[in-house]
Amino acid sequence: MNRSSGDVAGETIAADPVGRSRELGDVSFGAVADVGEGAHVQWAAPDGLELLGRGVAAAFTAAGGNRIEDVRSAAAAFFDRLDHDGPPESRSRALGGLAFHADHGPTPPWTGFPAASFLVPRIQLTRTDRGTWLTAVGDGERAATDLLAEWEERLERLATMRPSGTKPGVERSRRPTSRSAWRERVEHALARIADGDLEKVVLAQTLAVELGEGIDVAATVERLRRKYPGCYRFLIDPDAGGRTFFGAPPERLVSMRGDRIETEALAGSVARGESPEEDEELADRMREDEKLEREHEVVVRAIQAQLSPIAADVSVGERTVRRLATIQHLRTPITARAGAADHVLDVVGALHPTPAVGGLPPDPAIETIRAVEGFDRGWYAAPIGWFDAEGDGEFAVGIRSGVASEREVTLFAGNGIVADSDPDEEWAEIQLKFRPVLDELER
Ligand SMILES: C=C(O[C@H]1C=CC=C(C(=O)O)[C@@H]1O)C(=O)O
Repeated sequence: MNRSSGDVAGETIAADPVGRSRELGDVSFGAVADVGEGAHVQWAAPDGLELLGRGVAAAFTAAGGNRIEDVRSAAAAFFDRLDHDGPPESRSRALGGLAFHADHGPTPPWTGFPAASFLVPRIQLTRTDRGTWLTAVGDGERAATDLLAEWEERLERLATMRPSGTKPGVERSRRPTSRSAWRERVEHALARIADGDLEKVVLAQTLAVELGEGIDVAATVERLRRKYPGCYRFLIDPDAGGRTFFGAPPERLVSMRGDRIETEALAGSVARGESPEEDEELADRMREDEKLEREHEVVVRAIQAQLSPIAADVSVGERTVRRLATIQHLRTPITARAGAADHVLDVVGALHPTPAVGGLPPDPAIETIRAVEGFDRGWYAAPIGWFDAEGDGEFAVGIRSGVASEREVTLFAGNGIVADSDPDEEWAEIQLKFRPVLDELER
């Protein structure tokens, strides 16, 4: 643990953390994002829970093989001391995520994003289907109620709607992976698969774009909500104005409420058609394609195996087609009851990385990614989400995402490679996976 609650100068509450909350009328999360100070985090699930945090009441940061346990114990020490009033919906959560690799170092473009980093915000807005709450965490009762009162007043003056902004435009884009380099990487993976070392590996690419104007990431995420209402949305700006990681992932890593665990296999893709008929035709082709079937089944099998030591009654649901604005995927829901797992981070640790973003067997897959990919994945394809004092929480997989500075965004997208994968088809599919974020940047 290289930093725990209490040592982010002037920002964390070490002594007597107190959380006080109020139910609110309608409030624009975007307007709050504009006026707040300090770190800025947003997280939203397609089933309706929306969280926005400003400032830091406590930060938990860790690196290395024990990063998940270290974060969990530092957070438990903070939550044990936190005195909170109000309904359960308004409770403080720790929001953040992990890097794809446990030994990740936060070098550009990942400045501010260590191997594991979560924060409990000073100011948290929570919207559920039962209402909206404002929660303020201060050092002692007085500080918490003062902060709450100050924010109630600020919110009264804010607009309840905020324009979702204009696209910044793309001046130039740089594709560090050439088509021939991609072909070589896929062929390297295919050779390992043919040798029998490897069954599947997910190889990714980056796309670096220079913007015509400074990016408003909160507005970009809001536009993604409209186009991808069935997806998660997140924004993580740990240093207030430094780098911001954001995206609209379709993939749930895990949701844990009480002892119910829900996860899914999402792997295997085809394009959208020009018409409902063509959509159906493509979806049918995907359902019947042996290579895609294999690519998907590997993920289902691995998730079952990854869950079995920590969960009970693992149950695999029916496979369906998940249709998004720009792409379609095979999806299989998987549920379980908590066995040995008593915290969502236990499940995150057991599942990450699933072969939807890593590969199988895990070790040769990760080794292949490190050997051939040629860039640092940072927080791309890693768990992004929240947990609470009880160990409940939800995590998405940080795909369909990018990391932004003022005038530049680095986008990430990957594809599963199995025997018979064709480098050109995989290249084309990766371009589809850049689209959600790229479409919100290009004019
Ligand atoms: C790794 C990504 O997508 C995963 C999720 C759905 C379908 C996938 C595929 O068809 O390869 C990938 O496993 C990405 O979007 O960067």
